[in-house]
Amino acid sequence: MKAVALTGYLAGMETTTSVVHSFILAMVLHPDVQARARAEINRVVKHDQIPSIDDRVSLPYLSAIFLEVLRWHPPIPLGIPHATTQDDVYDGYFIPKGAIVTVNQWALSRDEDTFPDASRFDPSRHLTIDGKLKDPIVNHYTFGHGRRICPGRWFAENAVWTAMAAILSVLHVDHSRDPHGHRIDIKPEYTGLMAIHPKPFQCSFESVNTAREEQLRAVMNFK
Ligand code: HEM
Repeated sequence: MKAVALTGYLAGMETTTSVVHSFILAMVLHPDVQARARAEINRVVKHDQIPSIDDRVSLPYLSAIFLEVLRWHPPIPLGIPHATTQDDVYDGYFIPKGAIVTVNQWALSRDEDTFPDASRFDPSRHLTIDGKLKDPIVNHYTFGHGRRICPGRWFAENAVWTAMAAILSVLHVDHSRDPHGHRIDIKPEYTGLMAIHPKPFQCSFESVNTAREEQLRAVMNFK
């Protein structure tokens, strides 16, 4: 039991925090996206309540941001290597038994045919013209493929979505300012080997809803 818990912790901790940090980075860099997501939350959720997982179907733009963060910077950009158990032929290529095979998630995320202007952070690419999610069931390649696909993906999805919803419903995320009030610019830089995460960056958080803030603090202090 301890070993299973440790595996879940190790596999889930770095990936999930990477996605949350990328989300905050994206919100600093794209105030228009942040404002649209907060407006959606304020339209759907009572002003003294934090969005819950039940609100998810009514908050497609927030879900689109989640999908776009996964695409923008997949936490494991070169996937997890696997070895073939027998000879195989794929698309005319012979793959011998024992060959190391990995799915290049970074290349998938930058495929211009699927994601035009792929380096741009644009949650709208996951929405239909009338604002619905193109694919309501998250089966993102970021979680791997086949038999060894990430078993924590549903948990991760709910946990990250809930964190994103709580952050945006309570806090305005912005650039930090220097002592003279000038904006401190940041650029998205990543570090790591197999799992990547944003390099530390400066930003500021300002509460925009005291009722929700109190509720969030109460939840965080709950023992
Ligand atoms: C956004 C967060 C996450 C991402 C992007 C992610 C991604 C991945 C990827 C790419 C793999 C390898 C799949 C393959 O081999 O094809 C994997 C495996 C795994 N993940 Fe996740 N993961 C996340 C969160 C979690 C969480 C929260 C847990 C546990 C609670 C978890 C548990 C695992 C385990 C146990 C494996 C190994 C599965 C196996 O080898 O059979 N992951 N994950």
